[in-house]
Amino acid sequence: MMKTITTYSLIAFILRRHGGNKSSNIRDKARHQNLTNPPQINNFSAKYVPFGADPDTSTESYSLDEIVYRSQSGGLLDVQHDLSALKAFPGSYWRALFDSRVGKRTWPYGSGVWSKKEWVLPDISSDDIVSAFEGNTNLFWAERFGKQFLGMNDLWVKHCGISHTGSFKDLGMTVLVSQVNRLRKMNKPVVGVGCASTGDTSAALSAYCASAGIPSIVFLPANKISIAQLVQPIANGAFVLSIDTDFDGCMKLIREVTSELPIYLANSLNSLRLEGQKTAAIEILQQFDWEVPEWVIIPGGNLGNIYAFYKGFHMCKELGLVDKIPRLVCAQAANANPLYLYYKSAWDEFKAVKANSTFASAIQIGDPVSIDRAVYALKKSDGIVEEATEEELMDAMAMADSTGMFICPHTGVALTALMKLRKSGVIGATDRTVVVSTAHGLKFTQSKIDYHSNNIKEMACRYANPPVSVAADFGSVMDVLKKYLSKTPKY
Ligand SMILES: Cc1ncc(COP(=O)(O)O)c(C=O)c1O
Ligand SMILES: N[C@@H](CCOP(=O)(O)O)C(=O)O
Repeated sequence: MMKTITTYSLIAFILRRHGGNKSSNIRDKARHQNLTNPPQINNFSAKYVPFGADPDTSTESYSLDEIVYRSQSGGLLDVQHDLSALKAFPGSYWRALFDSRVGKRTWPYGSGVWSKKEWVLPDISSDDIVSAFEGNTNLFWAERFGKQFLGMNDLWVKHCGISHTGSFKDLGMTVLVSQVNRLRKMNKPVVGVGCASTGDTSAALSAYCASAGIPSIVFLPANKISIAQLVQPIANGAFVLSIDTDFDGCMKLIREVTSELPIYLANSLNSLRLEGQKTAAIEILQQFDWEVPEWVIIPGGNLGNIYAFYKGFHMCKELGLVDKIPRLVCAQAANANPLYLYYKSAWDEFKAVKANSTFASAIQIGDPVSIDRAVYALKKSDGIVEEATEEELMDAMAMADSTGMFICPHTGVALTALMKLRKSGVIGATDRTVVVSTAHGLKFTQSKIDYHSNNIKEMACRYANPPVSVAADFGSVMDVLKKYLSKTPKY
């Protein structure tokens, strides 16, 4: 103990001599703070275990510093936290700690993800963290949409897409790239980080890697993602392969490649990602002052996120921050609906499908890697799976936009699920409901242009609002305006 204190004092002294106490940036400040005033030593830890393994009988586990994505039997892995160490502190302690970090610029806690560091990667040094202060996204009261289209008064949209790279993937990627940063400092064989992507994972991976100076490699299905999403990894300096296949084909290839080359796999098959994504669920509870909503609706593709949300809610219950969890709804595009079909078969037999083209292009996935995680999350949360046709999801997106949002088609899928469940009475008028918006609408402007130009085959585009062309003279402009105003409701 004496020796430790002496070492800390010596380092603090050296830092002071070299101007360390005049910390020039927030990372230095955090380092200085830790040296002069070391954080309370605790036993928090986490490791990989086989997903769904019985903790009483299974002994298989791996350090998070190992490069491993699958269990011995080829199944999924899960990050397991030492809950007994976390339980040494009551729920009120965790609530107060997390609340105290919101809205600050303290490294790394200014991030919505790292403000929950003890529950995410407890062992990582703050120095190794690669963060854009992601998270802490807006929980938007959808007052007008709820009232006008659903007769609801307690509807909320969690805007996870209003984020550094425009989607919820930032939440997971800060964790994965931080761990890669640590592994590289430990001289582990990681030459670069790679993913298959429908656009958002690659955007997040390339941005976080670029910020840490780590090479990123992305496999994209040729001509199946939006231009905005394609340009993101290109601009961030990733090595981009445009491959003549679909997402499932790219996923198969990246799995093969990462088992041959020292390229670290960044898709959500890697359970580290979900540790970051789960913080969005914790954040929702925090934003409601630790009151639990009745329903949370999430669009699903590769199906990591539905499990991440379940895990975040479950940890809050397990550790005494709340006393129940919400019911989860996973929403899929009807053109890429393997989970929906499985659910409708009463979980009889899972069959991968060939995913057809959908405006919700980021969830055009037929063989989701996290199918087992999703089923677990849905069973444990008394969950439901719904689907949306192309016309339903595009109408829902246009309806939401007409009330002041600017959502992506995937959020349109989730809103369609909500409309169906409201109509059937499963979700009540006063049920507090959160729809998770997963990406920024600006990534998907082409689909909005097509819709508002009435330019989609076999779609009525009922809420299209095309611009009116008018001659550049006062009379013509007045005529058009008078016609418009005569149809506008008067208050
Ligand atoms: C915008 C968007 N929404 C939803 C999803 C679905 O998330 P998950 O693959 O975790 O089910 C994805 C990616 O798959 C996405 O990019
Ligand atoms: N929508 C995703 C598809 C891959 O999902 P992941 O969570 O497994 O990386 C994307 O944007 O690429």
